[in-house]
Order: sequence, then C-alpha cells, then structure tokens
Amino acid sequence: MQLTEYIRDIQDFPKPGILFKDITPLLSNPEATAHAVEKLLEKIGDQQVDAIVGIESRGFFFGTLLAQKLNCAFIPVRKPNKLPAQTTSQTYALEYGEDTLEIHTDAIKKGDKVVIHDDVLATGGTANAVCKLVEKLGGEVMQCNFLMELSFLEARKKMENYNIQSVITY
Ligand SMILES: Nc1ncnc2c1ncn2[C@@H]1O[C@H](COP(=O)(O)O)[C@@H](O)[C@H]1O
Ligand SMILES: O=P(O)(O)OP(=O)(O)O
Repeated sequence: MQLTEYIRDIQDFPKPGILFKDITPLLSNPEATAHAVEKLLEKIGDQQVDAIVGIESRGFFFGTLLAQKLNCAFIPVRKPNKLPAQTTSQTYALEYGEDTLEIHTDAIKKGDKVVIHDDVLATGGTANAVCKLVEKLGGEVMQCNFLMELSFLEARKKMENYNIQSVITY
C-alpha cells in the first residue's frame, strides 16, 4: 500500500505559498490508517516507551492510536489555555512572531521515556519546542516520530541532538 496516495496536497493553505499535506483522506480509510500506524510503530521498534506525546491537533490522531498499541500513556501538548490543570509552557520562534505550547506539569515524571509524535515535520520549530517541554519535566526524548517530513526545510539541522524518524519524506 502506498500511503502517499492517501495524502492530499492543498495549495496555499492556510496561507499563500504553503503546500498543505492533508491527512483527512488517510483518516477516512481504515485500512490505510492501520497501515500508517504499523509503519509508525516500525520506526519505534521494541524500545521501552512510557508515553507518546502528541502535538495539537493533528498529532492527536495517530498519537493516541500509537499509545494504545504500545500500551502506554498518551499526553497531549496543546495551544495556550486549553489544558485545564497546571501547565508548563514553551515559547518558540515562528517566521514572523512566536508561538507557545503547553503540557500538563504532572503528565511526565522524571526519567520517563517519551516519543513525540506529529503528522508533519516542517521547519522543526514545533517539535523542538515540545522536546524542550518534555525535558523541562525531566522526561527523556527517545524519538521524534512523524508521518511526513518536509526534508527541504532542513529541520534535522535544528534538531541534531534528537532521533528523528519519518514514514514519508518529501
Ligand atoms: N505543509 C504542511 N502541511 C500540513 N501541516 C503542516 C505543514 N507545515 C507545517 N505543518 C504543521 O505545523 C507543524 C510543524 O511545523 P514546523 O515548521 O515544523 O514547526 C505541525 O504541527 C504540522 O501539523
Ligand atoms: O491545525 P493544528 O491544530 O494541527 O495546528 P498546526 O497547523 O498549527 O500544526
């Protein structure tokens, strides 16, 4: 099965110049979704994982499926003021301006082995900020795991201390 057949390109979304990688065709097909989960799991292998940290919002879809398969916790990282309990924040630079992500402070214990998951790795700013959040709480980032990587944006240069794994590379 070719997973790329289930990824739809949307030109100029959410703003001009962006080629958006839309996973809704993949999510609408249960066989393709199951295949994607297997491919993401292959990237994790037999490492011991205490938690999958999924990045809002498209990182939640496969993140929860992965956590259930691995029988480990799923932990959401969300945009500001969405999580109800005490949070820890990380602000990071965008092309213009900055953004912030939050995690529940009690979600990760010192020494927890964590895999971070999102649908797309683009410039790496988001994933890098989530690595910092996990580390602030004492967690160990075992892997940053993506369905897709836009390699021409060279996120790996920004994240050379992390183990980056992607199922599809553009
Ligand atoms: N081209 C894209 N298609 C879909 N989603 C994208 C795309 N580029 C970025 N994203 C979303 O943004 C973050 C990753 O961006 P970074 O530049 O790596 O911080 C990720 O949550 C994607 O869902
Ligand atoms: O649409 P989302 O919530 O997945 O966020 P973003 O596109 O900023 O990654």
